Amino acid sequence: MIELRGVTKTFGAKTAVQNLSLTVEAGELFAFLGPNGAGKTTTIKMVCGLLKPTQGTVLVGGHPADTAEARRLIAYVPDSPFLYDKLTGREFLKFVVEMYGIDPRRGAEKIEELIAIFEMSDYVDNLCENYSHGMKQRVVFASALVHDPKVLIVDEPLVGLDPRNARIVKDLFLSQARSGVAVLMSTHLLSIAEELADTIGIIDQGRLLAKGTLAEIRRQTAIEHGALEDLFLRMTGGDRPFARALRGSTSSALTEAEAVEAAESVGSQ
Ligand SMILES: Nc1ncnc2c1ncn2[C@@H]1O[C@H](COP(=O)(O)OP(=O)(O)OP(=O)(O)O)[C@@H](O)[C@H]1O
Repeated sequence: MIELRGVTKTFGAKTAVQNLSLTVEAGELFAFLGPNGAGKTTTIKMVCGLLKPTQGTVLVGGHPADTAEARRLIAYVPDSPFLYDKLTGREFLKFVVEMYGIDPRRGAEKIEELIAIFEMSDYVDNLCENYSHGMKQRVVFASALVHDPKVLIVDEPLVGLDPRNARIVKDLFLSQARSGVAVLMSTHLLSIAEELADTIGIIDQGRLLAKGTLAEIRRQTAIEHGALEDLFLRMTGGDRPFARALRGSTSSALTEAEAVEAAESVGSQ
């Protein structure tokens, strides 16, 4: 459903994303994990058609990401989403329904469905300017789903959410994936990636260091034990011997020889 082929994005002399290839299938929940400045948001913006790759191809549902056909399939929730302060949550949802040209009756049913799913009935008729961060996020997620997207793209979805709101959002990702939506999320929260993702991609300095299920990443990196956090920190933290070993390679994922080299470098820390 989402396909990146050899994608590079530069800003002047800065390479934000380098030769990135990956796919996210329908029904798959893919978590992009990386430290600050790794290239996650840049990648997500290319998938949403908001940035053009310097090199390579990004396809959504087989369409180039910057086309109307691709956009119709996508729901995008950015890390700092926008709501109109002077509209109520319900008015905002109606506005989005109209923007997508959804039949008003179908739209009204959908809004009621989403108000129930996101438990918004207590506050959805108050002005958005009075909402807490968690309340705003629920309206934003609801607005992203009014057109029944096939691809859900979310940048840092759980930042600042309390446990109840985080649970609602996590359940949403799982139910969307189960119903066949391709979900791509970026996160710093390793526990979230570990809990939710079918596939994890670890990115640092614009390069994909490892990709797969947690078990596959362990195999690729020849590290059998420990939580994802340990793997992640070893790959991207400190003096970065692991990342350095990998960056010596031209491939975007690990070969067996690289895995052994990287594991030795971790062992020597
Ligand atoms: N418009 C831009 N102009 C110049 N450099 C940029 C631009 N956008 C991103 N960058 C740089 O590209 C790199 C990757 O940034 P990006 O925002 O994609 O990282 P990220 O993984 O999302 O980080 P964070 O977790 O901090 O949000 C960073 O070094 C950033 O400074």
